[in-house]
Amino acid sequence: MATILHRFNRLRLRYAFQLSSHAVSSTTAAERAKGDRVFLGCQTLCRQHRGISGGAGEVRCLPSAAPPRLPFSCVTDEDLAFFRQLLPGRAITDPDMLESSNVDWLKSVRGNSEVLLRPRTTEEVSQILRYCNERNLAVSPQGGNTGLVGGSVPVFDEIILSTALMNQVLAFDGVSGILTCQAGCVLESLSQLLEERDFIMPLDLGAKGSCHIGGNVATNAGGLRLLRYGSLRGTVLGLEAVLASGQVLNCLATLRKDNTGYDLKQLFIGSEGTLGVITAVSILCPRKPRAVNVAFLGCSSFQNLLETFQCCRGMLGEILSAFEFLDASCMGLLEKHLKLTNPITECPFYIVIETAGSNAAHDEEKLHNFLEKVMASSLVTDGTVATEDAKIKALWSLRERVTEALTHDGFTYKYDISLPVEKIYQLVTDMRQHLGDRAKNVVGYGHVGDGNLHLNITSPTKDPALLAAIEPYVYEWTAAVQGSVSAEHGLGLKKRNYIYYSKTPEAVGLMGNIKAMLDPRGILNPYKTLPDDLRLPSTPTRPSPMTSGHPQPLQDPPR
Ligand SMILES: O=C(O)CC[C@@H](O)C(=O)O
Ligand SMILES: [Zn+2]
Repeated sequence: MATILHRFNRLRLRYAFQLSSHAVSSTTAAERAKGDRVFLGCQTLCRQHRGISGGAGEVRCLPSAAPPRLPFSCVTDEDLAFFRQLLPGRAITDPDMLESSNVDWLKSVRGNSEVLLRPRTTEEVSQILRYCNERNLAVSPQGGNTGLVGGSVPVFDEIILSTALMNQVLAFDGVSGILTCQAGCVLESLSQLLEERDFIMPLDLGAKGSCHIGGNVATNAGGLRLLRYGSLRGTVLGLEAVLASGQVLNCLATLRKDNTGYDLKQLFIGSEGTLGVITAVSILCPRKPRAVNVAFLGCSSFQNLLETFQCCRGMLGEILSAFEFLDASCMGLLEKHLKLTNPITECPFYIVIETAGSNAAHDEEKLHNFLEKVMASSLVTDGTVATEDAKIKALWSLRERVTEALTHDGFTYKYDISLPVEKIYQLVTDMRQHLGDRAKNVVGYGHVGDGNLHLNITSPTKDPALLAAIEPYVYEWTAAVQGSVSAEHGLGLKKRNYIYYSKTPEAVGLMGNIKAMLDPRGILNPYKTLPDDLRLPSTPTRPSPMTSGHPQPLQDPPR
């Protein structure tokens, strides 16, 4: 490596990168809980109406982004008595303790739930849901509450069903690398446990310190390693879910291959808790790489960045584990709000490349050849490489903490868009031009390797006129190039009505049918994922959308 270092230096690649004291700290839930609050402002008068079955009259003030409260029952003293007897000390009604579960990580959605249930076992989840279904009580399943689309908090007074205490590892097979665990295991704890056994989790996210694996699977979280290990749709081998009726569906297979009919687990992966509550998962985990290198590089144009990506795939091939980017505006926010230091000279675009392999010398040689090539051809103008753990973390934090930096920049409009890779930055450029000086900052970053752009737009305060300029422009732009309006964050509460930009009415109608079959009273995570035109009032005999007429989109789909 010494020779390589020397040769890189000749190529103006600087290794000696002073770690900023801010650079390696990971964000804790408590840190995240600080900051400005911008709520949608929904409240119900349910408390005063205890025992009276619900209705639109219970809603005191409707949030602009949420539909009216559906006529679910309100929690009564008898209900509380049942929950307290089922979960002694784990049926929480103290408003202070409920506070953080009622608010999402971005502080943009606030529910008004009065009950937080913390089961430990699948059987307890089953009893809770059986009871809620019979009583027509709505339930908001919650993992680490790190989602970005308002999917993990109640909208009104839904009961919060937390997986926090379901945090047991059930089995790990050191030959196959298959991990089986309860849904509430924190991703970072699983990573640590696996690393001790020479394996890693197939996914990695900025929110790893707080997010739960059950929530990751329920939202089909993507993250930083998807390029290498694929999506959870491939690495999740099995799962256990509790249906709205309380029935436990055991699909907790630990087989690589199983072609016995429909792959039912796929229904729950990415369904955001609307079809069932995931209680356990089995996941195929890769071996821990023996050598990891991270390169932080600068490019003078997005075209050069794309060519660097192509070259990178060709030359690093099987050892490439991540190819991420951020633009100069993101770097500005990291420096300004988090006091992180840019380790290289200023550039319009920055790339984080990670290699993960089994032979350090071989990997370093490959990386060296690649760097020499992209430097010589001026695709890359500056860069630095880390092989040591602390430096790797510091370089990664420049990519992972952009979301955190944005929270300090004002009100943020967030878009998680899937696009053909060559178009991912065009949307940022067009949006900047389209908005002119109406926005404070328009930034782009994300997962180049997956064609996934995170377009974020900030303004000093919440600004309806700015929002009207962004939407539907952003969705129409996306649909025009056959992109997806949600690449990896899901639809949740915030994006549910934009589904038609990426799915046909027939596909959405079928989703409605599946929802009606698995959760006929609609108690599971209501107001989320499915668009409002499919969400029929909660009744014991809820008709199927297919039998009640062809579903119509809320707004004209662009294609
Ligand atoms: O905040 C965002 O827009 C993206 C968050 C996350 O998916 C990331 O890749 O950093
Ligand atoms: Zn992302």
